[in-house]
Amino acid sequence: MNDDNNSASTPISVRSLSKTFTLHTQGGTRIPVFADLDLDVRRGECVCLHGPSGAGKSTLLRSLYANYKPHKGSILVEHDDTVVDLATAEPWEVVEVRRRTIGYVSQFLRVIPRVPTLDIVAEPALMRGISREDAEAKAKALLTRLRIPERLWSLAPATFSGGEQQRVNIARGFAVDYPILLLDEPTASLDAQNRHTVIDIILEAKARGSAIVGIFHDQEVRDAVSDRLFEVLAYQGSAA
Ligand SMILES: Nc1ncnc2c1ncn2[C@@H]1O[C@H](COP(=O)(O)OP(=O)(O)OP(=O)(O)O)[C@@H](O)[C@H]1O
Repeated sequence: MNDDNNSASTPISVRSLSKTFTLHTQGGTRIPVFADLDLDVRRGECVCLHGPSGAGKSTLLRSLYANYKPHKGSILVEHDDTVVDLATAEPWEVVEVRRRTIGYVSQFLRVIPRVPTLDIVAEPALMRGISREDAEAKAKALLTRLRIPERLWSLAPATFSGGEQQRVNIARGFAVDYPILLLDEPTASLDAQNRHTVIDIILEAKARGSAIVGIFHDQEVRDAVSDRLFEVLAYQGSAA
């Protein structure tokens, strides 16, 4: 996908990004996680975050979704016709970027009590202004593809199995064709058949031009979807 037409477009561009956690409840202890990271992800490209446990892969992914605020650097995101720096964006800008530009699939579904599965999956499309009919049609297609039986669609997923909840989460994450997708181990609890379906769904998003950053511990998934690895190395300097 990295042809000349696409190479001009870099939906996400990270510069000199540094993150240190400060534990205010534990004497202000500082935990430096990463420093001075640069990362560009192009349209149709999938970058796999790689590195040892504790290196900071999840922290980087969450920073890219503006869940964590970096203490230095920038996260430049193409949003509509503008560029937004998520490292310094106002909360309302973050909400807008998440509504239209960046999708995030976490490992675990955040279960909302009493909300039926179909509504959970259709919600991102409705929030984007898509009609209820179209949003539900897309949600049903994804749930069917991910083998969530129709009898479960009207139920809240609190009682679903781990793998069922993860598939509902994936359906929700792909219900909108986001230009940027962040995927945190989307296949961790899935059997082989569903893993292959998720690989196909990720490849289709790439073919549409989505720029994807993900953590894929499963080697089969990593090999199938990643264009390159981005090494996240544990911070080597001092905590000062
Ligand atoms: N909310 C937090 N507050 C304080 N420290 C944190 C927080 N989240 C992560 N850390 C610390 O940051 C470091 C990186 O954690 P992170 O979860 O990003 O690593 P990872 O590379 O994703 O690891 P794994 O592969 O085991 O999931 C760890 O030392 C962790 O203890």
